Amino acid sequence: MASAMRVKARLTTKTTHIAASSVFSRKVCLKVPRGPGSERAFAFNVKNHDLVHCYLWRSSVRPFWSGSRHVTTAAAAVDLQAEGTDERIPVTVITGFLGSGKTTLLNNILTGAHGKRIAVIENEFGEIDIDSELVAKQEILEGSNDMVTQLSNGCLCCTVRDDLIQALNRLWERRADFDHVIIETTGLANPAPIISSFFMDADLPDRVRLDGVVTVVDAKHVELHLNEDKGEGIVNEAVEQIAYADRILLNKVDLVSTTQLSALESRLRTINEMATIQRTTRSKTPVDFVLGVGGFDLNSVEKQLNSNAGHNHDHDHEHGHDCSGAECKHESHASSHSHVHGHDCSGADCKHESHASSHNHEHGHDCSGADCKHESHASSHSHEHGHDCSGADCKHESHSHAEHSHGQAHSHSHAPAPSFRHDDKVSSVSLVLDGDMDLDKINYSLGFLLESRNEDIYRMKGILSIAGSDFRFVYHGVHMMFEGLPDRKWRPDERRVNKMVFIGRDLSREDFEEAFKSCLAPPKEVASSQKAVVV
Ligand SMILES: Nc1nc2c(ncn2[C@@H]2O[C@H](COP(=O)(O)OP(=O)(O)OP(=O)(O)O)[C@@H](O)[C@H]2O)c(=O)[nH]1
Repeated sequence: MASAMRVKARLTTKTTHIAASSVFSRKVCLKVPRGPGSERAFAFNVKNHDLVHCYLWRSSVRPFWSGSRHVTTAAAAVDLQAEGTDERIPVTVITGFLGSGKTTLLNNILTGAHGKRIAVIENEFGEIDIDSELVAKQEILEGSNDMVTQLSNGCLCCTVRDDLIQALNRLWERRADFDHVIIETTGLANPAPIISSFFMDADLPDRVRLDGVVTVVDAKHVELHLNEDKGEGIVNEAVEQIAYADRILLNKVDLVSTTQLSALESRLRTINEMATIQRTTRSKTPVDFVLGVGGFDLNSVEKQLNSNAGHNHDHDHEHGHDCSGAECKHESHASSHSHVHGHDCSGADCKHESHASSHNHEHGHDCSGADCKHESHASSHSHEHGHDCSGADCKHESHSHAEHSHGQAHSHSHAPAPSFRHDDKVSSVSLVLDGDMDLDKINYSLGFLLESRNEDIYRMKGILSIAGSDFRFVYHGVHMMFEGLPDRKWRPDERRVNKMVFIGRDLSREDFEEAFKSCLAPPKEVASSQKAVVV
């Protein structure tokens, strides 16, 4: 039984792709006793040095069904992508709550001058096909190859996954007629089963590739939806839609204040720090922001870690633009600039350069407690706070700044403070760990995570430095689907560092940090001949 429990995650020189679903031939059931001692349930399963990993997830493990299988086709496709010969059809999923602006976005894309031929799969809840009536391209490109396929069998997330697979397979037969597929989901859809569909079908992974999940957020009303309590252990769809996103359009910005936007961005960032956020009105965005995202490509992992999560390690600020390349000329990079902070720097050790400069910025960090040591509060500048200080008991030290008179040009007002509850069950955890991972330990820990927390881990991405390997190991995962491969050699002057981001439910940063720190191989002994001699 012990060996059967192990997920076949191997950090070898070959691509490994793991998936779990009802199609598995092998199922195992692990019953985990609740209460004190539950951590021991796994003790039979591990060797001594692995016990720490069992211990770490004890707080939220529960009985589950699971299994694993190898999928080699998708692995091969990764290499094709790398060579630029991937002929699979890219598919974008547009999601977002009711009325957030999904159809508006779709129409913008369909009427935009980008030259792409687009097929659309509409999923409308109920029998009346409302949205396909609204899709402008149907009339605009009469006689063209653009297509709309209607899924009318109810909610995509629960009952028509087979319909989606069939629709995609049907579209594949006509692949010469278009370049890209867009799926517009119902406003009530949880994107997870839609995403899973891409990996579970026997043929689909060879034919289509999920390019990205684009979530449209109604800046005016999203707070209501995010705060909706669906009952014990149930995450509401609005949160799920944000958690799975590669791109977030923070739409309807014309209806809210800048202060509210900053606070909202901060909250979105807490849920999903991998997604790139862009503020929009009427869902207007460059088509490149939403199509060709590569959100599920191993080749894009580094870019995404660097553009968002990588930033978060030190300062996690929200540019709303993709600036992973050195050539980014976004004005915010200038020393005196205005930008939006979403970083959590409540500790005194935050070294974000912005704190040293004198400039206007918007804070989105959570420093409502009296113990916030964000050094920016000591500087002389005007800024907008997004922290929740609507209560009379707010002890934010900025309120006592001598130079911080409320007559200044900042919106540090108590009046319209959004009543966000920063207790979202779904959050992001990012780790940056220097050094090399011990292959067996990291293999075991990731495997254990996939096995024991697969329901809770919505998405994860990372780059690992494996002891004894000259190659970086790049991976990403969605629930039990895990895909990884060695991508390129570490450069001689490159800092060997492990970057990992997890988005999911009930994630404890401390647990993750402890778990993956414990996977680090001991630093190499410096040979005595190489030791510096001090004279
Ligand atoms: N004020 C304002 N209204 C907007 C904006 N974007 C969209 N709308 C309006 O919001 C309404 C809903 O937009 P849709 O694009 O239909 O939203 P949806 O997400 O497709 O809606 P459902 O299909 O019902 O889930 C429409 O009346 C739009 O014109 C915006 O940025 N600002």
